[in-house]
Amino acid sequence: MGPLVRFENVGLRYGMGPEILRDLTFSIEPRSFQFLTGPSGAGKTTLLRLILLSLKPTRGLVSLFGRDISTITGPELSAMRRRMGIVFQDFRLLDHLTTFENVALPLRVQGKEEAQYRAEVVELLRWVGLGDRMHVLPPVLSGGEKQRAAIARALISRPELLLADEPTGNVDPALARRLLRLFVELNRLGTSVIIATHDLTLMDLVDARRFVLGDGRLHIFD
Ligand SMILES: Nc1ncnc2c1ncn2[C@@H]1O[C@H](COP(=O)(O)OP(=O)(O)OP(=O)(O)O)[C@@H](O)[C@H]1O
Repeated sequence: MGPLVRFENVGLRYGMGPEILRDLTFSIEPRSFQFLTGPSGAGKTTLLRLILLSLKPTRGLVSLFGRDISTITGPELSAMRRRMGIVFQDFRLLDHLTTFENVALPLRVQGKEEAQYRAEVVELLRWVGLGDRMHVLPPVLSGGEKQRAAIARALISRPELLLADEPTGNVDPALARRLLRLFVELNRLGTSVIIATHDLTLMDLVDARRFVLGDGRLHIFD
């Protein structure tokens, strides 16, 4: 199997603005683990948006799951997104669904019945410390609780590729380490993981590749 993600000489600018990312060339292999770091404004979120196909590159080639993304259609794009788990910086929980329903959503979308997944969702919610918050709506959750719900939702379907934008930005260091263990365990089960973070102590806990963005360029440290 080839790489899950392949960038060749990719550049990105917003509108008529300066080039935010320049000449990015890299691959994300199946079952790999990498951190993405760099100063605020360096383009970490922009790079994640290119991978999840919410932005098109201004130049260069992006392939996802072996397909050149400039040739794919709308339905194919939706199918590709279902192969990814995404933890957004602003969580993007659905406010009219309970925490349990938010986390179960990717499984429902796959056509599974609640009886099949209920125990699994409850177990993951307990693991992230939301066992007693399952039946409330996101607007009453704290920032850290929302973040944990967003992480649980991204992990529950064991996607092939997991993208997480500052997934531990709203929790204390002990909880951050616990959440990192979840990502490591998911990776052990076969998911490729990309975690954007500023947190050096967190990165030091895992022996993983580091992608460092600066001045529009990407430097990779194996
Ligand atoms: N929609 C947009 N339109 C115009 N410029 C944008 C847009 N989104 C981001 N930018 C600019 O692109 C640059 C990179 O932003 P990005 O959010 O990717 O950085 P980041 O590394 O994720 O930052 P942070 O660590 O602060 O989240 C910044 O200069 C930002 O102002």
